[in-house]
Amino acid sequence: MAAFLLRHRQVSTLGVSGILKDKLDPCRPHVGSRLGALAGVCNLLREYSTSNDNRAHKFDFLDLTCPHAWYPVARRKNRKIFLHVGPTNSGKTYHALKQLESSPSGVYCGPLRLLAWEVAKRLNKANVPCDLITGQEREAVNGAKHKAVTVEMADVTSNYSCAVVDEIQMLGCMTRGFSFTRALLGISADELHLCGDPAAVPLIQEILKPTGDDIHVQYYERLSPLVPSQKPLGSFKNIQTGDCIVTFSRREIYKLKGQIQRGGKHLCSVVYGSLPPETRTRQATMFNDASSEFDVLVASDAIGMGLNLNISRIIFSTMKKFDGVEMRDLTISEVKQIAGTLLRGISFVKLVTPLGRAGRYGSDFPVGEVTCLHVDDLPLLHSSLKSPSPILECAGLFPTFDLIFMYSRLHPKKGLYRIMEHFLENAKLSENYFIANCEEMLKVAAVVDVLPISLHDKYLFVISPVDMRDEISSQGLTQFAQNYAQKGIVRLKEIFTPGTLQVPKTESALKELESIHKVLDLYVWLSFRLEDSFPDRELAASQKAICGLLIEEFLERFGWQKQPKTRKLPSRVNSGFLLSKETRQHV
Ligand SMILES: Nc1ncnc2c1ncn2[C@@H]1O[C@H](COP(=O)(O)OP(=O)(O)OP(=O)(O)O)[C@@H](O)[C@H]1O
Ligand SMILES: [Mg+2]
Repeated sequence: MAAFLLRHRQVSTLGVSGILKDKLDPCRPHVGSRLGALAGVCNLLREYSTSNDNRAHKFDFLDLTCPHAWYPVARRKNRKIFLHVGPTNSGKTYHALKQLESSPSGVYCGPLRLLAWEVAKRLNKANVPCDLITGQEREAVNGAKHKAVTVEMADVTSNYSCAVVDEIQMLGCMTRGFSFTRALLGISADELHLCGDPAAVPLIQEILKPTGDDIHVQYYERLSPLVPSQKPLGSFKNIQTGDCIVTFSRREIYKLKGQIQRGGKHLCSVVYGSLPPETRTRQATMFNDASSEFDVLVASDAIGMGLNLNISRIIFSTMKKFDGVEMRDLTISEVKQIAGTLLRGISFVKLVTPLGRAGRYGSDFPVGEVTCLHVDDLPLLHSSLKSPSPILECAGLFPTFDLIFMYSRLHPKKGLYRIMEHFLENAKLSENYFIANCEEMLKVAAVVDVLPISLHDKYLFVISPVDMRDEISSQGLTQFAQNYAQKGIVRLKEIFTPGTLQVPKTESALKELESIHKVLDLYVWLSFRLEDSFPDRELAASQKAICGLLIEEFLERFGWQKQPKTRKLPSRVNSGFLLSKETRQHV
C-alpha cells in the first residue's frame, strides 16, 4: 500500500520564525500552564533578557523539588480532595461523575479518548452541556460549563467548581504519569475527585501535603465477585461463548484468533492497543451483541480501560510477557488490572441498561471467572489475585515548556535533545517523584533538532502522539516536521494520496494500515496546534475514519474462508475483498 510517499528531503534553511509563539492556549498541554505558573521565574527571566545581567543564573531551573508551586491558580484555592479508591468495577467513577453532574461547572480528565467520549455523551444526555476536548477532537456544545478531556489536555489555568481525575494511579506510569501529576497538582477546583487504585493513596497524601488541601478517602468494594477458577482451560476445544483470551502480542492475538476460529464453533473479535479507538469500540460492541456471531474476544492487556465488555470468563493464555528487555512473569498489579478491568460491567448489565448481551451474561454469569490456559500458570494467577497491589512510591514529572525554554536561554547552543538529556540527568527531585521516561521524546528531539524551527515548535513535535517504534509513523513525523520547516505549510496530499486505501488482504497490510491511521491521527493532532500550517484536518480525519472501516472489514472477514461451508456466512463476506456496503458509503 503506497498511500504514503514519505520522502526525505534536504532541509533548507528557510524555517519558520524562531521566536516563541506565545499563544497561551490553555488547552495546549504544559505550554498553557505558563499563564501565571512560574510567574516569579518569568519575572526573573524578563529581568535577565532585558538587563542581560547574570541574575537568572542564580535561579536553578533544574530544581524540580516543588512542583506544586508551578500552579499558582490551584494554590490560591483550598481544594477539597475526594479520593474514591477500590477495585475495578466498584462504582468509583460512577460516584465521582454524579458529583460532577450536579456541580455548576466542571471537568472530567480521563486517561483515554474513549473515556472522555463516554463521559461527554453521558453528561449531555443528562442535560448537562459538556464539551469534548482530546488531542484530536474539539466538540463544543452550546452553553457548556463542563468539559470531558483527556488528561494531557487538562487546563490548569481555569477555575472549576468540580473536577474528576480518573485512573489517578496512572501518575506512577513511566511515560504518561507526569500528566496525571500535573492534573493532580494543577487543576483549580473547589472539589477534586480522584478515582483509582488504593495503592496510590499514601503517595497522593504525601504529594498534597505542601498544598494544604483537605483530603477525604472513600473506599469501595467490588460490585461483582471475581472468582479464580481451580481448573485451567486446557485446550481451545473448551472455549465457550463469552470467553476472553488474553495474550500479549499482536501476532499472538491473530494466531489465537485463527486457532479458535478453525475449531469451527466460534468467531473472535479482537481488541489491542494499535487498533484505532473507534475500531476497538466497534469490536467490543460486536462481541457484546448477542445477535452477532462474534462471541469470543481475543485481547491484549492494553485494552481493558474504557470498554464495557460483557465477558463471562477471562483466560490468560500465558502469565509471561516480554517487557522490552526480557520475558518476565506478570506483576500482581498487571494480573489484577487485566482480570478486574476486563470484567468490569458484569454485575450491572441487569441493573443499568440492556448492554448487548444483557440477560445472557447479566443474568447467567453474574460472577467473573478467571483462569489460565495452562495448569502450571494457575498458582501465579491465584497468588496475584489474593495479594494487595504494591503501594505506589513515586509520581511522574516532566519539565514544562517554560522551564525548558528558560533553561535554553542560558544555554543557547544546546538543542532540545541536549537540554532534555541534561534535565534527565541533572534534575533535582524530591523522593516522591521520578522524571518521566522520555526515550521516545528524545528520538523525536533528535529528528527535529536539525530543523530550523523554534524551540516551541520542536517541543510540540516532541510531545505529539507519535509512535517512534513504528517505522511508518516515525517517517510520517519526520516528513511533517521537514515540510513544516521548509515551507511553513504541510499539505496532506503531498505525502498521502487519498483514494488509495484498500481493505488489507494480509496481516502485514493490516499492520501498515494501522500505521497509516497513526500518521493521519498525528496530522489531526498537529492541525489543532499549528492550525495555519496543517490546514487539511478534515481530509486527514475522513481518511482516518476510512482506515478504521477498512481495518474492521478485514477483521470481520479474517478466518471466514476456513469455516465449513454449511455455516451461515454474514452477507458481506460474499463480496470477496470488495468493500462492504457500509465501507463503500464512507469512502
Ligand atoms: N450505584 C450505581 N447504580 C447504577 N450503576 C452503577 C452504580 N455504581 C456503578 N454503576 C455502574 O457499574 C459499572 C462500573 O462502575 P464504575 O465504572 O464506576 O466502576 P469503577 O470502580 O470506576 O471501575 P474501574 O476501576 O474499572 O474504572 C458502570 O457501568 C457504572 O455505571
Ligand atoms: Mg472507573
